[in-house]
Amino acid sequence: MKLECLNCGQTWNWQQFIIKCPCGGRLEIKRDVAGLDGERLKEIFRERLRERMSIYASGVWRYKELIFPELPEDRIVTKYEGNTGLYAPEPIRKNIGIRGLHFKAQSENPSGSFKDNGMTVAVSHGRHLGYTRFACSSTGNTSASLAMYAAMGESSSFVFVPESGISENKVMQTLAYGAKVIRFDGTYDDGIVFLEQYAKDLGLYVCNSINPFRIAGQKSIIYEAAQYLNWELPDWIIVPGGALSNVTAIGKGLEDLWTLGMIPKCPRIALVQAEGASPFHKMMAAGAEKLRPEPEPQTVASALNIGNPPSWKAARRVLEFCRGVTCSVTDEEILLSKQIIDRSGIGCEPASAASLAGLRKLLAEKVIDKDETALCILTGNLLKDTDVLSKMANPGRAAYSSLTVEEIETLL
Ligand SMILES: Cc1ncc(COP(=O)(O)O)c(C=O)c1O
Ligand SMILES: N[C@@H](CCOP(=O)(O)O)C(=O)O
Repeated sequence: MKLECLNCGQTWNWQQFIIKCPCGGRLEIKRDVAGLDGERLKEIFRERLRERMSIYASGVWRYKELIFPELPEDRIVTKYEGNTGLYAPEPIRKNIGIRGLHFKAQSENPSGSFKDNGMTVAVSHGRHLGYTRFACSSTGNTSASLAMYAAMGESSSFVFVPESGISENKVMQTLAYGAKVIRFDGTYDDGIVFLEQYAKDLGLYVCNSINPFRIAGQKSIIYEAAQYLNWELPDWIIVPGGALSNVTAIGKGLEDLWTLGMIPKCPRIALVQAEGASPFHKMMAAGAEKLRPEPEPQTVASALNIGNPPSWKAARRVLEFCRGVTCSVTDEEILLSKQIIDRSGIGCEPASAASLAGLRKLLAEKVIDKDETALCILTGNLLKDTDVLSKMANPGRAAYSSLTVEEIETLL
């Protein structure tokens, strides 16, 4: 395994932490999986599904050979992340009129979002290198996940969180795990710029998705979905996008499975952004060469409030590999889809619902055919954003003094 600059191609070994190439390019993990035996790996992964307490009970480290084989087992900080539900809600499938539909609920991770799949790998790598101070810029999920793993690894965490436009529940969760939270006037993107500039001097190991070990861990989301589906994935994987780490990771994961002959057919990816924070979709739709950052991203799906997605180049490459498409959806479409997912009993935070909203749109536009099958990635838990829940809720109320059976009946 080595780290390679996406821009100039310079390489480094993995035993050091470099946040950005001196040329300004992002780093990517390069690893040739072609020498591995896909069929043998399937057997190993099947065996490990029976594990309960070892690191292989984790739905990330079960796939260690494809993620970070070099890391010694005793350096791993895990909360048995992954192992999340795969659901096929029939009422939603019928309602949107598609042949097959699954949801992969990364919202069921220990800190409540897909970030845990990547964070266990980044924090383990950082600790292996001897770091004890971990940092990130965050709209709240990355920070909560980082704070949880840093605490599990007996280390400290420092997180930069925008003053407004995010869910306070996530900040409370981050604080509860013991992180030092620094609020600032700006966006997630400003926090990234700060960390790129000062993290090294401050001795901080950065756990944002500009760290390629985060991406490596998030590949497990698609490995696990494939394993649960007996290595036959649906035609489409639908992914909400902000910083574009997840779409990059899922694309790379698909590339691994395809290269190793572990899946008979490589699915296509549909990347869905919120309309008010959709610089990547705009670039792709215009066929433009470069991404033009959105200085004031604005969406009800606060986790997607990102105007300058760090992984856009890597995301474009994986979309090319799997013939991906992009689209954007409005806040209203996101909230309607959230209501559908919540009422199915699965539940999710607004950003996750962008996946179903995107699927509905792409079906209406006939980009996706109703005879095809799809898997929507649900990225965050329903309880992550109770402000949005309060706005959507319409609770029946009765005064305690008049709590009679007759009155309750009128509320049913
Ligand atoms: C719940 C949730 N969904 C989706 C996203 C978007 O994922 P990405 O930034 O990897 O594109 C994020 C955060 O980034 C998130 O917290
Ligand atoms: N929604 C994210 C923002 C992107 O963070 P990153 O981990 O991809 O850098 C958050 O929860 O902060």
